[in-house]
Amino acid sequence: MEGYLHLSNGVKYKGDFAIEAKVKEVKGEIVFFTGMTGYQEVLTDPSYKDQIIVFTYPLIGNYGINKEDFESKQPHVAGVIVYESNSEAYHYQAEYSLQDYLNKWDIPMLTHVDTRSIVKNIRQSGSMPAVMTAEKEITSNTFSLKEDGKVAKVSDKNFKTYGQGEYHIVLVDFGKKESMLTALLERECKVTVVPYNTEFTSIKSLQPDGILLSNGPGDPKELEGILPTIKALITHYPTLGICLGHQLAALALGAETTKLSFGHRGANHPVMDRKKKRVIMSSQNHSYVVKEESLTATGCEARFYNLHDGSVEGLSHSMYPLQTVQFHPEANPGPSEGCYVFDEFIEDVKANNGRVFAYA
Ligand SMILES: NC(=O)CC[C@H](N)C(=O)O
Repeated sequence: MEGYLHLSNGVKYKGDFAIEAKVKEVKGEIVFFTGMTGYQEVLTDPSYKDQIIVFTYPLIGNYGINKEDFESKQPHVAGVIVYESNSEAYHYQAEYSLQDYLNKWDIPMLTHVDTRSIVKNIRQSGSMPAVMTAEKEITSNTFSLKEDGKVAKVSDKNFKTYGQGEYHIVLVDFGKKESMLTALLERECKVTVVPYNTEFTSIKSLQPDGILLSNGPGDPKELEGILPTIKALITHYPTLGICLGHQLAALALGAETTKLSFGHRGANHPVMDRKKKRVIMSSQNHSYVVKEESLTATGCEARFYNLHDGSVEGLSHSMYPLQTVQFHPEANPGPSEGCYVFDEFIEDVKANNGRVFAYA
């Protein structure tokens, strides 16, 4: 059945709804992902909550959906746009085809759209509200989006402990990817996942050896209310912040964030590590960035930066055992060249030896 993608800048594309039974109207911010594979991880990464995702690789779905690669229990995107989708899955691990999986979760997919043209449009106008619908014409008020409150929707509601390792890490869940938990469990950690708005005193009573501030959807500035807790965590425990966690750590220490025009979403973003003097390829998914010029007086230094646009990709601190990255060291999808960030965090945890420091 015919379907349309309407962008809020007035441009419209005609395509076909892939799943006849699931023709429904959805709206969301439109963003694009450039990796050739990894659609399962992208669909289930909570940071994509309510976004419409354009996959730029022209054939998506050929290896289906398996049991191994989920980043959370369900897909979070509002809608999917591809050039061509494979209606069958060709892989020994495949449990569902992509179409059946999206069908199960009531997520529409539009196919046979010129994805190259959409991406050029997003690159010119920036990521913007979009509507996927069977309607050829829509009114402009259809584009109004409610973008706040996404973290509360995807964060775990209860405390839960995993593993029995030597180092106890509290993972503050803003919409974590499963791979972050796995990366810690593989490094001799016991991990307690706590809801995003857990108070400092409750975290302290868990007697953590270190803190992981997770990734998550939306604008970091929306979480202003929890910045004092983040600051308290950073000034008492070795801390690693990833993506949204990195942005929140920066805001808590007085830095500023801003929104990129069309963000970074893909599996081959080159990042320079100034400390190691080497370039790594990284997995990315973000729209917001920390402004480098706002770091003065925070004690933070931009250790990592993006070689495409020079934006800040991670911070270190002159005094606190704090490390943050904007990219995804846990990979999934994409290269794991940056996984040494986890090793460095564990080194900090070991060196601190369970001490609760309290910097003024
Ligand atoms: N993956 C993430 O944690 C994304 C962080 C934030 N929501 C952004 O878009 O920049």
